[in-house]
Amino acid sequence: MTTLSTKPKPSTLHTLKVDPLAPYNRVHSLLYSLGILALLYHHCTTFLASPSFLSLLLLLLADLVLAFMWGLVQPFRWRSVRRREFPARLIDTVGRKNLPALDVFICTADPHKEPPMSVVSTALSVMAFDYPTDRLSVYVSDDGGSEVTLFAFMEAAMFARYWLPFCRENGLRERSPEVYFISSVGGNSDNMKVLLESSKDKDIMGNALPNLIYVSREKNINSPHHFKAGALNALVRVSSIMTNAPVVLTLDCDMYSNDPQSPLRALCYLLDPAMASNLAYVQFPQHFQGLNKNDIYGGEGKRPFRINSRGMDGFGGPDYMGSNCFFNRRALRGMHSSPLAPLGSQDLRSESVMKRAHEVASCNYEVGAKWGSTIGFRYGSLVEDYHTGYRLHCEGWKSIFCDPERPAFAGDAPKNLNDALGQIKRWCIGNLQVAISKHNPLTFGIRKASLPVGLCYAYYAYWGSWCIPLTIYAFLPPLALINQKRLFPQAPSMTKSSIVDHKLWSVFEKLEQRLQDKVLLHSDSGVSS
Ligand SMILES: O=c1ccn([C@@H]2O[C@H](COP(=O)(O)OP(=O)(O)O[C@H]3O[C@H](CO)[C@@H](O)[C@H](O)[C@H]3O)[C@@H](O)[C@H]2O)c(=O)[nH]1
Ligand SMILES: [Mn+2]
Repeated sequence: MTTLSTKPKPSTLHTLKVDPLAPYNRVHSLLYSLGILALLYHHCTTFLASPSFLSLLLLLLADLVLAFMWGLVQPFRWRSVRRREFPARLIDTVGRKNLPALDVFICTADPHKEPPMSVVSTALSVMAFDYPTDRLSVYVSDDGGSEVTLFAFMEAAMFARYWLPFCRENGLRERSPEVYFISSVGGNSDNMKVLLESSKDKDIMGNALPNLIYVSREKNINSPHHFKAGALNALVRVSSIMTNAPVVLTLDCDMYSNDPQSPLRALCYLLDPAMASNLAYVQFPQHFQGLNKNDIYGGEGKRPFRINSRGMDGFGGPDYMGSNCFFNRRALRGMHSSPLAPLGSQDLRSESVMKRAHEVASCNYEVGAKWGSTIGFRYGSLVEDYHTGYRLHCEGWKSIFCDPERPAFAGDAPKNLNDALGQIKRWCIGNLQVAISKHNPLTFGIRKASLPVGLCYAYYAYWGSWCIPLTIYAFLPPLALINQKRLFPQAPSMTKSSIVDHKLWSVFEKLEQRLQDKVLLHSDSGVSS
């Protein structure tokens, strides 16, 4: 096994630039906070004297929540950074043959919602990474235990082996495997198959193929399976028995690799000796395709996925976003050294390796162990990604946001209202689960990570509270109008009214975003070393 100990010269592999707009953002923050304080003061003084007590109380509540969320947003803008990395220099300094092994984890759960063919193309896209194939392994976790998916992968293994000839001769099989296997779904028992083994399976040109391993872990109603975090932890264990690569990429089945060089970009950080000791992961943003014209469900997520991540990168690193993320395996092992070790240089298909792999994937393996609390992906929240990244930051790990010009990964965002609402609901609840746990970012995070990192995570933890001011401002003014009640102060102090204030705020935000985009575009095209 190659480790992350190769020593290229630091700083030649990547650069960092602080957003030139940061000082203006800081001045804006300070001035604006004075404005907010004045507004709240005004609320308090008018509120007791007013006849419409209830409506003013609601307005006060709305503005308090807005002010609170505004406060939590500030660290994202305080020191936004932009990084660049130079994969060619990595190859020059380290050499292709010294690159560390890479294990890729792909999660799928539902063969109806996540068509097996698209899961397969996700796997094929990473198998085609510009990376030594003898050090590349792809693990697929199928929580649906679906034979359709397994069949698709057996086909994919063939497809990878014969690649273009297969493609040409059979004319890219369009016939769906679902037609044959529609009725049988694998149920609870586990299933594990080594579909391709690098040391044995060659493509038709005689080159080694990456390892391809299908894992459908055992599930049982009596033991919690912990959803995706549980699936990923099973893969962490199975892979440490089989290949134990020091670098692990997690990928959702609805994403695919759009740039074969991205592992090299991630390694520009993971192999930098100045960073390696406490760097937990390198996160690439999620890019989405096929959003509808005006992106009416806000699926692009530019602010959470890119702008906020750059902001957090100025203070210790972005949150983990569940996909497109290269982990240092050490960060997933927890503080205590784990008893998992690869079984020497045995064949992946050998009986002893398979036996041990089945053991560690079984649903009782975690009983009484620290998986999900201090080891691996963390349990206890519907958003295991946010929770895992947050806890790692609290334990002193750092992360890096890597956002190259050519999107490294692309995929699908929810395309209809139902899915979009379902996703947002899941995120809000999952974040709130962290807020009401003993690991609340405002109490625990600020102490364990740092003030700005704690505030950023708190922003996401309380993200759902936007609904309070939004609901109040949506209903109160029209109701007041219908009932002919006056809600806001009269003309002279009108400029101070909260609604105007709010409008101004969104204008400022738009302006700021435009400026940031301009500067980013500019630096994308300008900087070179
Ligand atoms: O029991 C489960 C449930 C889900 N998944 C997989 O988890 C991934 C994400 O699930 P999805 O339902 O697509 O959620 P999204 O809202 O699209 O995902 C976003 O939010 C999730 C929760 O925060 C993150 O894990 C994802 O990476 C992030 O893209 C998919 O690959 C699923 O196949 C499992 O493996 N096992
Ligand atoms: Mn998804």
